[in-house]
Amino acid sequence: MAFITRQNIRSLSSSAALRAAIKHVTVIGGGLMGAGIAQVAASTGHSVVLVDTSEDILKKATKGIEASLKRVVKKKFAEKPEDGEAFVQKVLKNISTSTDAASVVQGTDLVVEAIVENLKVKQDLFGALDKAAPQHTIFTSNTSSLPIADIASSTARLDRFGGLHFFNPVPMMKLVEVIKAPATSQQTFDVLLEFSKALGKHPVSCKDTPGFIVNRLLVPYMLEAVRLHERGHGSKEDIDVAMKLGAGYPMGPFELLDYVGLDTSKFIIDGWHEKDPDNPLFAPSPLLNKLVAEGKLGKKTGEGFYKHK
Ligand SMILES: CCCCCCC[C@H](O)CC(=O)SCCNC(=O)CCNC(=O)[C@H](O)C(C)(C)COP(=O)([O-])OP(=O)([O-])OC[C@H]1O[C@@H](n2cnc3c(N)ncnc32)[C@H](O)[C@@H]1OP(=O)([O-])[O-]
Ligand SMILES: NC(=O)c1ccc[n+]([C@@H]2O[C@H](COP(=O)([O-])OP(=O)(O)OC[C@H]3O[C@@H](n4cnc5c(N)ncnc54)[C@H](O)[C@@H]3O)[C@@H](O)[C@H]2O)c1
Repeated sequence: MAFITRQNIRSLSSSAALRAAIKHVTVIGGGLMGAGIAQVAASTGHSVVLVDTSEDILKKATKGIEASLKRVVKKKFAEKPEDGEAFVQKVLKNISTSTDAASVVQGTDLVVEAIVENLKVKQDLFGALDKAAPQHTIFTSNTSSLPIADIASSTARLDRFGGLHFFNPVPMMKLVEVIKAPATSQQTFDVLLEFSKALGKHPVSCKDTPGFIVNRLLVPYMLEAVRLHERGHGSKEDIDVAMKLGAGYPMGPFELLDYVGLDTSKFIIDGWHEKDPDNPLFAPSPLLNKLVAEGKLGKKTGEGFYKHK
């Protein structure tokens, strides 16, 4: 049992206060990532509004969340399936949906943005939200590759703007990269660390540098795999098996590219190539570009490097 001292009473109450700061969460973008973030926030007792551009997308997102919750409870409540079903219903009740971001942020403590990986689109969104959200609301982006400071520059709340980079699939992946941009206040950063813990995740602190930690290492590796295949030095199947059995990765690089989405992968590579055109690590891949041009975006469209049922 922990020995209670004045000091740890103080730190307990301050971490409780930081946690209490976030009750209502608005997740913008109901795609792969936004749906997962909404699910996890709702599962940990937060009241969540999920926003996207159409009711159809939101219906699909809600169906996906329900299916994912059922997979979670199948394991978690294996002994008592009826408790599992009650949990699913309780979590779904914590989530509402909207196509009007500006009106729903009026009652929110935290915005987590997970829309398309495009700086201008993200800036336009946050510029509009900045006028509608209360002063205390913290804004965050789940961007994979864009500087948080650039996204935040369309707002007047630089101290209340940080990064929360989740990993796909959000319900399974334990890591959250919490990004402190130069103007992010220590209090905002502390609230975001505590929020990540409240979600049951393991946060790591990151500077606002390209790709933070994981993607700065992962993107060059995945691109090297594609180049190795483009040179004819290995089939995608063999490369995937090699990295799973030889390096212990749960998915090979081509499986993971299909899982992440080839459109998102291309946005990341093109953005970094534009900023650093002489860096061979970020050189575009003709094969990836061809697949994206053909609309083969990976698992989400049924075909990418592989065909998916
Ligand atoms: C070139 C540029 C590219 C850069 C990309 C950067 C992108 C980004 O910024 C960063 C990332 O996210 S990087 C990406 C980072 N991500 C990675 O690196 C991911 C690497 N992959 C993995 O860690 C594992 O393969 C998985 C955990 C995905 C699946 O586990 P598995 O053992 O291989 O196989 P399984 O049999 O399928 O599933 C087993 C069980 O897991 C559970 N479950 C799974 N999905 C679920 C969901 N959505 N909901 C709920 N539950 C889910 C479920 O219980 C299921 O059992 P069921 O009986 O079937 O229901
Ligand atoms: N796919 C991944 O593995 C992954 C992992 C970590 C981070 N990310 C980042 O998360 C973000 C979202 O990626 P994703 O894979 O979920 O993309 P996605 O294409 O699956 O979903 C994006 C969603 O945003 C919606 N959207 C676009 N513009 C909008 C707007 N102005 N307002 C409201 N909704 C809007 C789209 O309709 C779509 O449903 C990107 O910044 C991406 O880089 C992706």
